[in-house]
Amino acid sequence: MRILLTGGTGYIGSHCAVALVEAGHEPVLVDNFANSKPDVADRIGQIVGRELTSEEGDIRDAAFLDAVFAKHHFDAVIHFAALKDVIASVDQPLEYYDVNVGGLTTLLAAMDRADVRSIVFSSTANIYGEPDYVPIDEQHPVSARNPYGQSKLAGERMISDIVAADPRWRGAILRYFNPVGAHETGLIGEDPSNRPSNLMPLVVAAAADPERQLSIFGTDYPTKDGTAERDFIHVSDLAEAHVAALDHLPEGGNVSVHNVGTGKSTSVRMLIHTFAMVNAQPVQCVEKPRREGDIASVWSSADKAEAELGWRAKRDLVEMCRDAWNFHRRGHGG
Ligand SMILES: NC(=O)c1ccc[n+]([C@@H]2O[C@H](COP(=O)([O-])OP(=O)(O)OC[C@H]3O[C@@H](n4cnc5c(N)ncnc54)[C@H](O)[C@@H]3O)[C@@H](O)[C@H]2O)c1
Ligand SMILES: O=c1ccn([C@@H]2O[C@H](COP(=O)(O)OP(=O)(O)O[C@H]3O[C@H](CO)[C@H](O)[C@H](O)[C@H]3O)[C@@H](O)[C@H]2O)c(=O)[nH]1
Repeated sequence: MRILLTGGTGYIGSHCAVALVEAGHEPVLVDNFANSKPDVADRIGQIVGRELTSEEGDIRDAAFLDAVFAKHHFDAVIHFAALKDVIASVDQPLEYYDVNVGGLTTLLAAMDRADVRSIVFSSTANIYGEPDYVPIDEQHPVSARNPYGQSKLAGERMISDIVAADPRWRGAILRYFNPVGAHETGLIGEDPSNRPSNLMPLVVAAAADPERQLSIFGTDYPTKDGTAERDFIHVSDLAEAHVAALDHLPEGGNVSVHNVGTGKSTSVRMLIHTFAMVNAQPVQCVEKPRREGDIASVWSSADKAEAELGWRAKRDLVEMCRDAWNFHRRGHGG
């Protein structure tokens, strides 16, 4: 299939491009480089052994999208392009709604004009809020607590409404847990400067600079070691879930919803310890109070994705930590 990847040079989009080529699909990358660099397309090309098509432009630009759809004959769209910083979304809600909701509306309208009505949508476990129970399954109530989460929930609902109104549409919604790591070649990954508040990039930064201390936010959580627990998932596993979702798009007029996590929880301390052991790199830490708004413990039920998409995460915490550090050492990871 020929697939349009919006946000295709971003962190998850770039890994998805690799997974799609490996599965025999033909991705075309669209990005405005708001949070990525054009040379990512070349690095994806190095991994897969051939050049990829990349188009520079904004998903809010209808004329640009019409031109892209006219030039390539797509079978489906995987929509990654969005703004994703929760804290920034509280300060700049208009910008977040403009890109994440307005951009999606413009994209869906362009798809309709081009007769391309299959979409895979990047959603987030953020919309589950404070869990009522763990592991979180797809039936868990949703309650977005910030403009970023609201924008993703709005995206899910917009797609569901459009698909319900017209049986020519098909949608697959993927709710990601905590993506970390990088491609095993170290050629693509996530620039830590793009994710200033997330744990793994800060572990890498602390390992790279002995003068720097990593803050552990909260050591008094009701968890095994007192630190918070998350479902960290290797970005290459997450990428492969998109290939599975494409292969299992629901019948026309339907939307599928799947969590994309490992089904396992890992504590903050466990991640830091594993990183230090695997990479033989000390990480200086300092214990701090809980970070405001943080959840103690959250992880996914991975059963529905396995049963319906035939997908399950294959890579473990050791690989996540090894690949995150390897990306840094190769000189691409800050
Ligand atoms: N990384 C995470 O922790 C995480 C978790 C859950 C969901 N998500 C979602 O997954 C998707 C991909 O996330 P990511 O981590 O790869 O982020 P990213 O910022 O690395 O990638 C997004 C890409 O979209 C591009 N982009 C932004 N606005 C655009 C616009 N108006 N037009 C065209 N391109 C635009 C950016 O330049 C970037 O390359 C996002 O929708 C995000 O909300 C990410
Ligand atoms: O320097 C740090 C950074 C993080 N943490 C802890 O590590 C855990 C994971 O933090 P992340 O920021 O990596 O991930 P979160 O699950 O807290 O955040 C995720 O969920 C958020 C909403 O809750 C946003 O959606 C965010 O973008 C997404 O990565 C949290 O307990 C956090 O307090 C530290 O101890 N020290």
